[in-house]
Amino acid sequence: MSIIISPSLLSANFARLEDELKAIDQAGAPWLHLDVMDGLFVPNISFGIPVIKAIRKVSDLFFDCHLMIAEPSRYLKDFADAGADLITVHEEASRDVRQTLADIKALGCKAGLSINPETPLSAVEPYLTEADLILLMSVHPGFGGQSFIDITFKIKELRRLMDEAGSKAILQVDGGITTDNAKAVVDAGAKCLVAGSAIFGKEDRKAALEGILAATGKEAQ
Ligand SMILES: O=C(CO)[C@@H](O)[C@H](O)COP(=O)(O)O
Ligand SMILES: [Fe+2]
Repeated sequence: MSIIISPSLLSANFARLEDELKAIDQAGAPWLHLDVMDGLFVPNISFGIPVIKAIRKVSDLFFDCHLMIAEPSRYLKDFADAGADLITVHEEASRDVRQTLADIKALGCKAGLSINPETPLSAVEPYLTEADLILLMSVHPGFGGQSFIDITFKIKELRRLMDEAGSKAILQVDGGITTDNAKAVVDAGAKCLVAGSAIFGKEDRKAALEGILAATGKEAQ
């Protein structure tokens, strides 16, 4: 199975976003993870629609938008218009998950569903065949650079549930990914790894990305 690394822009140098995007592109990453925070669902505010719209003009990367915002259904069209390719919403933040996933797809985007480390898998189980991606958080959402919470068992269990349901969704894991834990996370069943500080926190972004991929022992998609 090939692996997707999705570098999280949250840990990039915001004063040099275009250069950062080029570095990620040259490093061979196909995706860019965009963490949107509203200061309500999570205790932090990051960036939003105008920034995504601006960087869309200078990047062809697949925009993997992770919305950590309360009731994301209010802004789906804005994110789609700004250039999102994938919109992932939190189960904990959405009143009507099924409708929200359907609305994202109707806008022409891939639809993702995420849960926090303490949220049980039963929260995503009803949507395994409707979502294009299931995101398991391995840190409490809100900040980059936190330590990985060992959710290996949860990843394995989700993989089993997805296979059982015939789900073709991408299993993504986000938070605290490093060369030390990337293999365990992939071996447990993850297909896509988000990495922020482990890539943008290093001088050589390409070497950092390749190091994470090499640690998994898998090919890049
Ligand atoms: O969604 C989040 C945090 O809420 C993540 O996407 C982080 O931005 C990943 O950063 P690292 O943990 O890899 O530094
Ligand atoms: Fe994220």
